[in-house]
Amino acid sequence: MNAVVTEALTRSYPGKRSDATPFVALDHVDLRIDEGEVHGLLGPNGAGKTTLCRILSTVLCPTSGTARVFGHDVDIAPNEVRRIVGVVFGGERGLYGRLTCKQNLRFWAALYGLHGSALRARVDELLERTGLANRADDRVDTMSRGMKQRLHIARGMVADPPLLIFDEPTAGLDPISARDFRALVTDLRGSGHTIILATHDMTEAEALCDRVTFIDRGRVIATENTIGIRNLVARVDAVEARQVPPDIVVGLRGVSGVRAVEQAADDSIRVLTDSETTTRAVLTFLLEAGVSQLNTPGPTLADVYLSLIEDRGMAVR
Ligand SMILES: Nc1ncnc2c1ncn2[C@@H]1O[C@H](COP(=O)(O)OP(=O)(O)OP(=O)(O)O)[C@@H](O)[C@H]1O
Repeated sequence: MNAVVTEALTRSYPGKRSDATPFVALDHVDLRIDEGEVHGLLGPNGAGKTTLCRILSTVLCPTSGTARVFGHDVDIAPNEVRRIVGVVFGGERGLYGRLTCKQNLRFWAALYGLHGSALRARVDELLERTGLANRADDRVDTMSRGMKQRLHIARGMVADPPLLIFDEPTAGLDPISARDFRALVTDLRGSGHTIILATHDMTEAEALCDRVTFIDRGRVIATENTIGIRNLVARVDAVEARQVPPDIVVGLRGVSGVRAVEQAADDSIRVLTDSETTTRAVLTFLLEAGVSQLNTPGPTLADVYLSLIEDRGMAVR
């Protein structure tokens, strides 16, 4: 079964002046997300990811087109959709700073109709699952951003909805919390949940997602699994090298077909090329310059994303 189906889904925002043309944030988006899938939404700032997440969680209405969640139309049956969608937008909004973690969760659990021992058990389970058990009695306004983000995640899971939507869930999380989040997603996937993950983080998308939809200025530019995306943009390739003298790095930038040369702090470099032919030219260039620590890891999702967006003249952060 499809967890999410959108057809020609379009959302415009009013222009700034009364006579201004409306701004189209989502433009005829067709999307299918299978039940049990972890589906990534990738795109630069302003691509429309949040707008899509908001429509799927009934916070925003479509301007035209349709969106259905497990068969329920977000416009026609928003209450049914709300019962089966948990959403984590993050940030400071929606948490009660003067209440403790546990009190916040109890409040939301009560809103979802839980009470008594079932409510207490659910709240304790969520505190445990999101790594907040030892902060249960701390006031939220004394907690770090990362801890608040964990609470947002717990909140989204209160009703154990079959579809969870995470919008930039690891923004502001330290690496350990981000790792914990990934473990949580894997765990949720294992228990049959469908997950939508809007993110800028390629590594996260690559590590977690079964499929990824690339969005560019409100339009879907590709939906593929990781392997499919790599095949789609076969001209993207990469060479990694260590201990490359600075003048050789400069020379590399002049090799025809080199898209970019990225330098890492650990004296390694990553050369993005436009084809296997260029990759061979780069390898020859480096070997002739005496560089022997070489690796051809193949393109990552990040490389593919950069290439797709660059082709459309977009700036990428
Ligand atoms: N309430 C609004 N009124 C007018 N324009 C809006 C509104 N909300 C979003 N937009 C515009 O719609 C476009 C899509 O925004 P959206 O937040 O969906 O993108 P995004 O992909 O989530 O970006 P980011 O990664 O920066 O959050 C942007 O150009 C944004 O400025």
